[in-house]
Amino acid sequence: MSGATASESPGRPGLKPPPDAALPVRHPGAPAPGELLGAHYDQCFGCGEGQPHGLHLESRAGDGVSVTAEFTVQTAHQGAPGLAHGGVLASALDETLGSLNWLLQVIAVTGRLETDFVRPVPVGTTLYLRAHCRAVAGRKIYSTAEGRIGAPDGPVAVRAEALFLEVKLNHFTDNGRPEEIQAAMSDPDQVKVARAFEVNP
Ligand SMILES: CCCCCCCC/C=C\CCCCCCCC(=O)SCCNC(=O)CCNC(=O)[C@H](O)C(C)(C)COP(=O)(O)OP(=O)(O)OC[C@H]1O[C@@H](n2cnc3c(N)ncnc32)[C@H](O)[C@@H]1OP(=O)(O)O
Repeated sequence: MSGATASESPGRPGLKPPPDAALPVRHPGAPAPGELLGAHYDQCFGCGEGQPHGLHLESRAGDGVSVTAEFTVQTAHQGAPGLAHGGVLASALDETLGSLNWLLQVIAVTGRLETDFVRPVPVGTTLYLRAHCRAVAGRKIYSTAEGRIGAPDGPVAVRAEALFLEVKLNHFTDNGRPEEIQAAMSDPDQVKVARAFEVNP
């Protein structure tokens, strides 16, 4: 097949920081290394406690702009019999990468996520994830992650490169379904979180 489209140009399009990109700066108010970050939203599929079949991923701050996280594959996460679904694994990487933005104290969403599936991941496996931010260029945040089987130094099962885009709070309030937005707004903790992240009002 020939005829790559503009979005398929070679060299990991959109995932390479431009030459003028800066190293990421950990925000002085970021949680200390070793601290759990906590769920940003109770109903989040990645980290929320209120999602019975969610990933219940708990991210912990690392040094610099890095995090670690653990995720145990449940029966609800299968694709092939006894194996994790690739989309679920991509979600675990996405959530881990997204939690880096807490350390930058920037509200950001995933624009691009490129995932390598290196090894099959059986149900019952605990995946040890780690992610770090590589560079920041304006609103663009370049990050990378990997997940290892069974232990922090276990075999690599998945890897990802991602581009996050900084957004304003109205990205959520303008686009989210009103029921959930109103419910989130009425939770004092959520408002606190939202305000804490509104760094450029
Ligand atoms: C009040 C209630 C309280 C709520 C609580 C608030 C606090 C919550 C805190 C934190 C929540 C975090 C949740 C984490 C969950 C895990 C992460 C996810 O799964 S996020 C969901 C999946 N992602 C999306 O749904 C994005 C959907 N996409 C969009 O909305 C837009 O496309 C967006 C924002 C990503 C970009 O749109 P543009 O209009 O802002 O920007 P443009 O002009 O298109 O792009 C800017 C630059 O970025 C490049 N760019 C954009 N998309 C790209 C792509 N896919 N690949 C490569 N480059 C891309 C462009 O080429 C451009 O580059 P050049 O400045 O010209 O150099």
